[in-house]
Formats: sequence, structure tokens, C-alpha cells
Amino acid sequence: MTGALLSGTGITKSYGATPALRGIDVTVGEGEIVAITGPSGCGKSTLLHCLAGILRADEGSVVYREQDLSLWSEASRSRLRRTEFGVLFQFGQLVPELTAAENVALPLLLAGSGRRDAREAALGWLARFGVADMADKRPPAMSGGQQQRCAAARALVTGPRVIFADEPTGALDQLSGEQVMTAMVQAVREQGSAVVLVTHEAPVAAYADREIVLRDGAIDPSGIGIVG
Ligand SMILES: Nc1ncnc2c1ncn2[C@@H]1O[C@H](COP(=O)(O)OP(=O)(O)OP(=O)(O)O)[C@@H](O)[C@H]1O
Repeated sequence: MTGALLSGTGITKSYGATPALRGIDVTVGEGEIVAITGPSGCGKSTLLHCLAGILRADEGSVVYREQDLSLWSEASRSRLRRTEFGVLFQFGQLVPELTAAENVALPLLLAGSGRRDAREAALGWLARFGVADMADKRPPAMSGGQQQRCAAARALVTGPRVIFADEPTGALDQLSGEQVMTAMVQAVREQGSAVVLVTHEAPVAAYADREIVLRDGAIDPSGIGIVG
């Protein structure tokens, strides 16, 4: 770790009268894998969405590479998510009309790559995640695990600096979950990407360098989490 790549300071967020985050301070270093854990409803997903610039905090700031994202327009934050950030949610959210290879190639095409290069890279990433044979299949013809491997490939294909993963293995059986995590961690270590990982599963959190435990919208100072 070589200093903070991403930091949140005093992040506060409510949904109407429901407080979700009550002043969170968090840093993520270059290439660091940070797990956010805690009981259901403690604010994990909300924190991840604020750090990724998907949600705007009510108060506080999110600084990425010394730039305060809370001051950026939605369009600029959305561009950042297509280039330097990768996102992976519990259900892969693939485009159902596109094949697996087209889904994975999409972020590269949006970033200006040529079709042939994008397809070649997509095939390489599908192979890394063990689903090369799914390349020309559409999501409805794939299992949940195959779709999630494809979504993980899509999150990594642009070589993002930070990957935001919200329960990335939550819909998978244990073996598929381990395979997705192993392939993902190996790739991010090679690329030097950081990962912000929301999970309630101890074996998944164990892949992280550090665990941040939330309770009732605040960081639990005891730091006692789910990784033994
Ligand atoms: N869109 C929403 N509208 C209203 N309240 C919300 C919304 N999203 C989250 N909340 C509330 O905010 C709080 C934090 O929710 P959040 O989803 O961030 O928690 P979480 O720790 O990720 O939960 P889980 O582990 O169950 O997914 C909860 O009280 C939740 O009910």
C-alpha cells in the first residue's frame, strides 16, 4: 500500500428519515483489498455506492486521486465508473440481448477500443474466469454462476484502478464463489487494482487485506469482524 487512492471523510447518508451512514471515515490504498462487513442493514451497500460515486452523500466527501467526487457532475462520475472504476454486484446485471463476449467487450468499446481488439480481450477474460465456452451464449442461456463469472470479467476488462464489488458471490454456491474470488483476486493483484468488497461471508472477507466493520451506520471501533 502506497498511500490513499480513495478516501471518504465524514460520509453521512439518510434515506428520508432513515439514517444509513453516520459519519464514516475510510481509506483505500493503491492495490488494497478492503472488505466492508457488518450485520444486515448496517449500511454496507450504501457506503460502497457512495464511494463509487453512484450515490451522493448528504454530508462528507469522497476523494479519489486527490479529486473530490462530491463536486463532480453525475456525467463525470458516470464516465469515471466506465474508465477507472469497475463495478460488480450480486446479480451480474449483464445485458441480456448481448452474448457473453459482447457483454465483456462493451466497456472496452465504450472506451474507444476497436471491435477486434475488444473481442480478443473479452475472450481472454472469459477464459480466465473459466467460461470461454460461454462466449457466444446470451445470459438467459447461462447459469447464475456462469453469468457472475462473465460479470466479473466485464468488471476487470478495462484494468480499473478500483473495483467495487457488492456481495459478488452472494448468489453462488461455495465452490463457484471461491472460483470467482480466486480468479478476481489473482487478476487484481496482477493489475494492481484496489477492491472495495461488501460481503457477509467470512471466507470471502478473508480474501481482503483489511476488514472494516460497520454497525448501525458507523464503523465499529472494536474492529471485531467476521474474519477470525
Ligand atoms: N433505497 C432505500 N430507501 C430507503 N431506505 C433504504 C434504501 N436503501 C437502504 N435503505 C436503508 O438504509 C439502511 C442501510 O442499508 P444498506 O442496504 O446500505 O445496508 P447493508 O448493510 O448493505 O444491508 P444488507 O446486508 O442487508 O444488504 C437500512 O436501514 C436500509 O433499510
